[in-house]
Amino acid sequence: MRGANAAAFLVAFGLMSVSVLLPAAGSGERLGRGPKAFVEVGGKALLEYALEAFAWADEVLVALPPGHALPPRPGVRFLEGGKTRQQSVWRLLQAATADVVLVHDVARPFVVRAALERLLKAVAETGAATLAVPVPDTLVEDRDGAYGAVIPRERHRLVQTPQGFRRELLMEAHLEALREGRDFSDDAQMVLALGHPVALVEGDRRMFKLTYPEDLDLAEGLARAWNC
Ligand SMILES: Nc1ccn([C@@H]2O[C@H](COP(=O)(O)OP(=O)(O)OP(=O)(O)O)[C@@H](O)[C@H]2O)c(=O)n1
Ligand SMILES: C[C@](O)(CO)[C@H](O)COP(=O)(O)O
Repeated sequence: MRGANAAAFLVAFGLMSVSVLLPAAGSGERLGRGPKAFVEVGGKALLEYALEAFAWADEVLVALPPGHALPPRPGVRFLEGGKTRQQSVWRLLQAATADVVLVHDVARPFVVRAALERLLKAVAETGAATLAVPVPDTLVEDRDGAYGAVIPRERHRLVQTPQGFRRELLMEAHLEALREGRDFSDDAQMVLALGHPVALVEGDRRMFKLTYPEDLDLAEGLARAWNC
């Protein structure tokens, strides 16, 4: 994280301990460069960006793709991920010990400090929050390749990570999803399905998720400013 000042962070949020869960076990099919955690941007692996951004946390737990191992690192535990993102997070969550857990995609290497601070504040106040950004373009239904109904973008947001929760609340949400055999694309949905509101906190467009090959060009450009 650019300009990180771990001491200030801990003073501001020292009242709650924080476990950071990094699901990094995806295969990166859409990007087409192998497991995304090890893809390099600006000469640095995506996983490294996350480990640096969250070095202030009480503990960091990382789900790696099966068959991958990394050298030990202080304050970091590496576990084997599952078949889906939800399964990977569940494995990490069972090993977490802090009051609050932050779940963050390693596929989002640029963690903006101000957004993270906003999120932590909201989690402290409400117990469940996610970063999200407005939809910048016209949003439309795809009717088999034809322009369909326009969806009012003012009422919609693109959901980012990190997402933060009281650990016990997220445990309850994952257990309920397991009981119901449901698979969710993010953790906020699981908490909402439990009936607990999730605060939407202003994210940052630089915290985009590297998903498609062209995202690599965007990330390389941003990395030049980020890493200097
Ligand atoms: N079984 C899985 C699948 C995904 N993830 C993680 O969840 C995050 C968001 O997933 P995504 O961006 O979809 O990554 P991939 O699953 O790797 O991408 P793709 O769907 O294109 O294969 C990533 O940090 C990814 O490593 C995970 O830990 N375990
Ligand atoms: C968690 C997430 O990044 C929020 O937008 C998103 O749901 C992950 O989706 P993916 O299909 O696993 O990339």
